[in-house]
Amino acid sequence: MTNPNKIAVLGGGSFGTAIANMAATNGNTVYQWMRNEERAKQCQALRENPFYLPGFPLHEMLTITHDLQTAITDAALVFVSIPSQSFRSVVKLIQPYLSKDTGVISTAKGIEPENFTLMSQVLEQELPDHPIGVLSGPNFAKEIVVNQQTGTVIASEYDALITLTQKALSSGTFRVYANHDRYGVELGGALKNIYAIVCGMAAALGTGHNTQAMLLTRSLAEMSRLAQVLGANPMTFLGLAGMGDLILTCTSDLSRNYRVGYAVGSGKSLNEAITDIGQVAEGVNTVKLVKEKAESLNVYMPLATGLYAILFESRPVIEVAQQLMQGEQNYDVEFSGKLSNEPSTSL
Ligand SMILES: NC(=O)C1=CN([C@@H]2O[C@H](COP(=O)(O)OP(=O)(O)OC[C@H]3O[C@@H](n4cnc5c(N)ncnc54)[C@H](OP(=O)(O)O)[C@@H]3O)[C@@H](O)[C@H]2O)C=CC1
Ligand SMILES: O=C(CO)COP(=O)(O)O
Repeated sequence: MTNPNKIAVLGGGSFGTAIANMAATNGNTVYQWMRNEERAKQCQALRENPFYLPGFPLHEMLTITHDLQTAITDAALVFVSIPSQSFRSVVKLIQPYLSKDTGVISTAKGIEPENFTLMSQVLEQELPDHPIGVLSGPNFAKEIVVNQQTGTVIASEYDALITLTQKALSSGTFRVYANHDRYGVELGGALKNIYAIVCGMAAALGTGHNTQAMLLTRSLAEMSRLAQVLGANPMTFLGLAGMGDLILTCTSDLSRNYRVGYAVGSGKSLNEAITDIGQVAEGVNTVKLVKEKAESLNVYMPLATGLYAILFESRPVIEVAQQLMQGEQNYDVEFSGKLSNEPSTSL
């Protein structure tokens, strides 16, 4: 049996800390697990995470620990806030400690290279007997912890898990919407990182509002086109986890992906940009996988393909931008007339 008020959060980064603190503020008994014992002890003693969210006090109902068993035993919900590169390895560790009906939720916005696997699919593979879900939306950790009004989405096939998550996290400043299209919600969160890099790059080049609006709109078209071919509901992309998160990360330098794009657009190498940011920017790996996927499925994704050429084939940004603008004329709104995955060279 699980304790309905016990929640575990895996990951000592900015989003894990924000989620853990929110759940604790809501009166739950929360354990946040960090891999680094010394850091866990420091955060627990300081009541602060100085490594990722300095200056922000943590709630007394939150315990930070390096002991995975203590964190997970009897928890009703486990949030996995580990970047996608390490996600599976951590999920493999928790299996022995989970109770039969513990729900497990991914907050990671990335894709595993083998078989284009999303993180909730990793949960499905590693924890086939557990209810699983995805939390995704326009959610900067730094704004959550200072109680900016925020909306998110819990996506799952399991209504009980949706209700439990809403109860655990909802507050006067955090609204949790439900969605049953888990794949679409998760794909939106992963794909928008590509376009945040593109928009950061465009900003570094001094583009105006016209360009930004065009980029955002065409990004949404491109994301929805791939989603539809992969079997997600393209309408999901009109929600918080699609359009909402796209707007957020494509317009703000709080986004690490946007900052990577800005740095590359300003003349830094990709490696320099990643090192300077010092935290995970999932879009750099995602664009490789999406470019391959788009080619193999013959889905037209000029922005993702153009970004790949800049980041990994040393194509000059200006040259790629000009090529995108000079292609054949294309249709505006998709899903309502001429459609989608016909090859073209324009935006
Ligand atoms: N930050 C945000 O605003 C949001 C982030 N997300 C998503 O959440 C996920 C996590 O992001 P975020 O918290 O921001 O990332 P951060 O870079 O802030 O932190 C990542 C955390 O994961 C830990 N970690 C990495 N590898 C391992 C491992 N093998 N075992 C155990 N712990 C590990 C790191 O530990 P260590 O400190 O020891 O290196 C670090 O504490 C990402 O997929 C991101 O896209 C989603 C919504 C918002
Ligand atoms: O996904 C995010 C906010 O919703 C965070 O974006 P970055 O990973 O680009 O910082």
